[in-house]
Amino acid sequence: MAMLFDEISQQLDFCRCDEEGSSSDNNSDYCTSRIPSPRIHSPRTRSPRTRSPSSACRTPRVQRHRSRSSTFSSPLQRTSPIPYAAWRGLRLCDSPNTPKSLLSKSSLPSSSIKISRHQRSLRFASAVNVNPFTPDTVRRNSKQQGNNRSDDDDEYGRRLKHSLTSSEEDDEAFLPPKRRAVQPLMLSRYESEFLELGCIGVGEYGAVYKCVKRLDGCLYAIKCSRRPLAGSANEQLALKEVYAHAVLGHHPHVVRYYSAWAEDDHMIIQNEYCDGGSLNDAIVKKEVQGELFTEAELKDLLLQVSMGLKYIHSSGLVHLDIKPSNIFICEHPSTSAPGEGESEEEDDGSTSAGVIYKIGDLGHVTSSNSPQVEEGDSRFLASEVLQEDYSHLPKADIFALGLTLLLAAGAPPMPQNGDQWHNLRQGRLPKLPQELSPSFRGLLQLLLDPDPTKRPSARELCKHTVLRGKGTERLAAELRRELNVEKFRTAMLEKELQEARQAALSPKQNLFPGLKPAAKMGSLPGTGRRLVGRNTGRSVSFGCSGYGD
Ligand SMILES: Nc1ncnc2c1ncn2[C@@H]1O[C@H](COP(=O)(O)OP(=O)(O)OP(=O)(O)O)[C@@H](O)[C@H]1O
Ligand SMILES: [Mg+2]
Repeated sequence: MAMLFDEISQQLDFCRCDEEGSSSDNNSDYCTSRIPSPRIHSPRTRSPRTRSPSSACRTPRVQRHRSRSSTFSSPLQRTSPIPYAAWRGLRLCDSPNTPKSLLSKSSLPSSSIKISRHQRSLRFASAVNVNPFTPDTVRRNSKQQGNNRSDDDDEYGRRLKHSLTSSEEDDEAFLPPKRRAVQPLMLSRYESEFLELGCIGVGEYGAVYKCVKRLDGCLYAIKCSRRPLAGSANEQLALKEVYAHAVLGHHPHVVRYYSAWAEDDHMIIQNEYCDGGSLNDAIVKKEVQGELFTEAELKDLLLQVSMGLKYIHSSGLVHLDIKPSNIFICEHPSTSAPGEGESEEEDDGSTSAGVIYKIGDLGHVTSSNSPQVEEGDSRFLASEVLQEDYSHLPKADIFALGLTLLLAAGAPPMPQNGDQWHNLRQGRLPKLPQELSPSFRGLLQLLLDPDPTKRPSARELCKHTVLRGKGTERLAAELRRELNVEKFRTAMLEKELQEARQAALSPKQNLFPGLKPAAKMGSLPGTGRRLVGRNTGRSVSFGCSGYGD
């Protein structure tokens, strides 16, 4: 186990953040030299109160992670624990202790280390399984057959291979060339259950790692908080996120939560991995490529996020930190852990491009009825929230969504304060580099209405005619289906009618001499009417005496 630990530690460069993380719009200086952050300063550290000194223009009160110099490390980097009751309470699964025998062995010089059977079995326990059912594996296998592996696949495979230890020959590979005296070894849940593949993002809260779960072989995004200070906003945010996820359950447009635990005083949250990164990443990418989201794509984005918001709002909660870096994209929903990408739900965003948008980062979620508001990013903050008017909190999410849409449509970066900040909150939209249809532009304008009551609700947005082009098609399809059912029913009734005619003809034929069968049926209002077009009693009415009119 010790060797595996060393091996993993060697493989993983925790100081390295890969490309995906580099475009996070809110990167802290956690990886100062490691992450080419486009924005160094946290928007939360700035106040929009530069234009007017009036009480209506207040500074956002909660500024997450002011102490940006505070260090944050991968959970694999051991640090001395600071015990807090709140965190202990969340310890869902304690880190298993390393067996004494293993510890004592591990303190031997490297040259004398022999892997015992016991150690080997532990190593086996912490190997990574390859889930044969994930489409990703299927894809990988077929690529392998076609000898057409990408660099990504190679990297992924290399890491998996290194962690899949079963034969004695492989043991040598796990011995570093020169082993220092083995450090005290404590197997954490993070270490034992996951193999870290890389850092995919750094935010105010902490860092997010792409990991594969050893047991199920699926990918997850593991969010690790910075070291919290007791009673700090950090701690509250971490707790809030877990509470919110737990209450919300599953929805196709909300990042799925799997588990959370506290480890070495870091809160660790295991979430669904979204392979398309954040919307902010997508916006930056488009910008670099000189492209823009088309109006159809923007509508799709608005509709999908509205569906997620509708779900959150209908659960009596509000998000309060809607922004591009908190909206995640699943390009191939089924390549990661079983997500919620293909729900049959009425609201499911079956999208043209197959991209699914999901609301994530629930650190600011609060109840809409008894809110405990911790303002989110000031760039996306509705002015009524700044004025501590919490009577229409869901509409603050709608406002933030409106600004998010503007950014996706190519608007310049959102101001943190100053005239432009106030202009936006007075309904003056910035100039966009693309022409939008008047109806869609009108809808965006409505999302940003200074009066929260005039902004549409998420529920209304989900049904909005400007967004529901496809919804209309769906309605037509539904109507067609119903029509077919009715046609089938009619056919069945006609058949029954035929049978009824024949039955009526045979025993009582003589009762109506000279009349054609059809005329006979028509002249029998009791039987005829009940048989045609009346479902109730249809099967028992015919021939039952005393059941007629
Ligand atoms: N489930 C996920 N799948 C893929 N990438 C993710 C996921 N969660 C987070 N990330 C990446 O990590 C970054 C930071 O994540 P997150 O928003 O959860 O943390 P944060 O610390 O609250 O950030 P911020 O303060 O900027 O909102 C995201 O911008 C994104 O690039
Ligand atoms: Mg975030």
